[in-house]
Amino acid sequence: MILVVDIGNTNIVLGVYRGSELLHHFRLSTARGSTVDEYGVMIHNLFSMSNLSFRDVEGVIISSVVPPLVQVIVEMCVKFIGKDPLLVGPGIKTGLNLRYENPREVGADRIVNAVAAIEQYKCPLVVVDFGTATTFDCIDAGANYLGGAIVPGLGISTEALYLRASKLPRIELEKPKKVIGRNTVHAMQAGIIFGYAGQVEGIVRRIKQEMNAPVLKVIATGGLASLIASETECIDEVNPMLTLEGLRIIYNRNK
Ligand SMILES: Nc1ncnc2c1ncn2[C@@H]1O[C@H](COP(=O)(O)OP(=O)(O)O)[C@@H](O)[C@H]1O
Ligand SMILES: CC(C)(COP(=O)(O)O)[C@@H](O)C(=O)NCCC(=O)O
Ligand SMILES: [K+]
Repeated sequence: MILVVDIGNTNIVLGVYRGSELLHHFRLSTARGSTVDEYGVMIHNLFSMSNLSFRDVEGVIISSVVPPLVQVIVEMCVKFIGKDPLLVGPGIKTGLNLRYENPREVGADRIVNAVAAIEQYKCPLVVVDFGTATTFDCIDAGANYLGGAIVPGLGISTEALYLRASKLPRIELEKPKKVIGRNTVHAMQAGIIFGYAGQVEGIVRRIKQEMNAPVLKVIATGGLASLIASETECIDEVNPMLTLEGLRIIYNRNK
C-alpha cells in the first residue's frame, strides 16, 4: 500500500491506498511548529486505530504548499516509515502540460487536482478547490493546464470581518435561511455564503467566455466545497478525494 500526503495551509490530508482503493483517509491541522516526532506519533496512532502498519507502506508521495513543513514531513517518513517520499515538484513526472508563465510557481495542490480531474472527467474542465484560498484551475480540450484564479477562502474571508470590524463576531460558516439577515450573525452568513456562491458563478462564467467553451465541466473539491456547491448550479460535481486521487496517479507515473 502507499501513503499520499497533501500539506495545505489549514489541513494536512493523508490517504492510504491499496492499488486504486482508498482504504483510509485522515485530516490533521497544519501546525507549523510541530516536530518530526509529533507528526510521527500522530500518524502512527491514526494508523494503529485503523489496523494499518507503517511496515506495509511501500512508498509515500507528498504535495505541499507550505514550504516550512516539507522537510518535517519528509524526515517523519524517513524516521518512522523508513521510506524516502516522492515530492510533487520540479523533476517529477506529472504528465501535465503547464501553460503557466513560470511552471514552478503553480501550487502543487493545483497540479495534483488537475492531474486527477483529467484522468476522471472529460476535458475541458475547471477545478475549484475550496481551501484556505479558493483556486480555479482551467484545463482546455487538449488537457493543457491554462492557469486560473486565486481568491480568499471562505474561512479567511469570514475571519477578516471579525478581525477588522470591531462589532462583527466570529461566526459559524453556516447557510442562513434567508439572504436578508435580521441580525448580525445571519447578515454575515448571508453575505459570505451567498456572496461566495455568486463569486464562483461570476468567475466560471468569465472562464467559459475566455476559453470559448460554453460546455465546461466544473468539479469542486476541498473542505468547504459542498457548502457552496449546494448554493449554485454552476458546479457539476463535488469530489472530496480529488487531491488524494491525483497523488496516487502521480505516484504511479513515477515509481
Ligand atoms: N470534511 C470537512 N467538513 C467541513 N469543513 C471542512 C472539512 N474538511 C476541512 N474543512 C474546513 O475547510 C477549510 C479548508 O480546508 P482544506 O480544504 O483542508 O484547506 P487547505 O487545503 O488549504 O489546508 C478549513 O477551514 C477546514 O477546517
Ligand atoms: C493558492 C494556494 C495558496 C492554495 O493553497 P491551499 O488553500 O490549498 O492551502 C496554493 O496553491 C499556493 O500557494 N499556490 C502558489 C501560487 C500559484 O498557484 O500560483
Ligand atoms: K488544498
